[in-house]
Amino acid sequence: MVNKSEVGIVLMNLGSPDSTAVPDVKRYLMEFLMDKRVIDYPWLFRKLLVGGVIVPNRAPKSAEAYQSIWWEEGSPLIVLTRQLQKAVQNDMQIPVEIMMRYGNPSPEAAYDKLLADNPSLKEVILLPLYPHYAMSSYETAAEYAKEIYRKKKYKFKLSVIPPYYDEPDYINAVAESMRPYLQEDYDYVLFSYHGVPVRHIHKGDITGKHCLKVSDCCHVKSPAHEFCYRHQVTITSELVAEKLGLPKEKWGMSFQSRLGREEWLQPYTAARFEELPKEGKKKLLVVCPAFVSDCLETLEEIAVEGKHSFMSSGGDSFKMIPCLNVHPLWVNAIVKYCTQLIEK
Ligand SMILES: C=CC1=C(C)c2cc3[nH]c(cc4nc(cc5[nH]c(cc1n2)c(C)c5CCC(=O)O)C(CCC(=O)O)=C4C)c(C)c3C=C
Ligand SMILES: [Fe+2]
Ligand SMILES: [Fe+2]
Repeated sequence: MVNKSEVGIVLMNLGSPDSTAVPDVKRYLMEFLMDKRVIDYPWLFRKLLVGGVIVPNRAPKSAEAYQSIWWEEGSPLIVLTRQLQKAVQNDMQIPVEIMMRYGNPSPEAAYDKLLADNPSLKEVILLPLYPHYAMSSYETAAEYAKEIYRKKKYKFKLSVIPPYYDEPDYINAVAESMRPYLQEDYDYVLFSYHGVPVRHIHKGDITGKHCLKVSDCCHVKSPAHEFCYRHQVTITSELVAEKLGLPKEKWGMSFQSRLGREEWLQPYTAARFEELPKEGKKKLLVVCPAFVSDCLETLEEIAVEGKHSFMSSGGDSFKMIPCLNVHPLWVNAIVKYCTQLIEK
């Protein structure tokens, strides 16, 4: 067990462009999409596809989308991660920094800042701000943070908090953040998660024969679940629904933000927004528990585009429940996860 005064914490999120200018968005998208855990094709093909097709086409549209949600202080994702940093630091009374998988602040900047503030630093606890394991989210973040740690030969110990998709405090925070919205009249709650290609689910199946191969695979016990995004988001949804007493017919899951032509996890959120009103579910609540901070994918894709699609397909009301952001129960959960590691 280390002394609390020798510990630092880093909260790691995905990252955003430095500004909404097209060259900054291009640089960010290049770094993001050239990540071999995000677009996992051979390097040369990835380079031609990303640099030659995806980024030139996507960057101007993406920049426009970022402009529509940008705050005076900067990217919502970064601003909200900083607010969370302050809340955790106030509560724990130990230094907390933030780092991003892509863009700024980098892992090196965060480690160096912790060391500058506390030269006798012995241990850093890293909390990836992803409750679920996916090669393209939790895994790439944790591996990158470890890679920089090794490359720069830092002397402190680095401990990484595992995915917390079924941890009671995270589940409770999500459920309680939703509860006030359930007091209003609603027909249906949609749990919308960032999608991933189906191929990634097969690739991550350590048994090679479970995921999407066994009937009802997410509910059949398997070691594959430790690395299965589909299993983990299913469990989060079920635990939250149970905690809130949501009847089966009042909620469902879907997957958003598909990129490219490959098959991604289904059902697609965009399709559900068009179908739900026709199924008589006209008053909709949407929650996005894979994102702990509001970002482009919630503030624009869901709250603006999604709302427009749902309402113009016959919906009566549409409400997006904010991410956990700096919800006190979420801050408490983080404090608890970090304290448990310090006391080990
Ligand atoms: C749950 C976390 C996330 C997973 C899993 C994930 C997979 C994934 N993402 C892309 C491509 C893009 N995602 C983009 C934005 C974005 N993605 C996440 C989280 C996950 N992505 C967040 C939090 C954000 C928002 C960042 C922000 O600044 O607010 C983008 C950029 C924006 C855009 O142009 O749409 C891309 C591109 C892939 C291909 C993928 C899995 C393979
Ligand atoms: Fe993404
Ligand atoms: Fe699975």
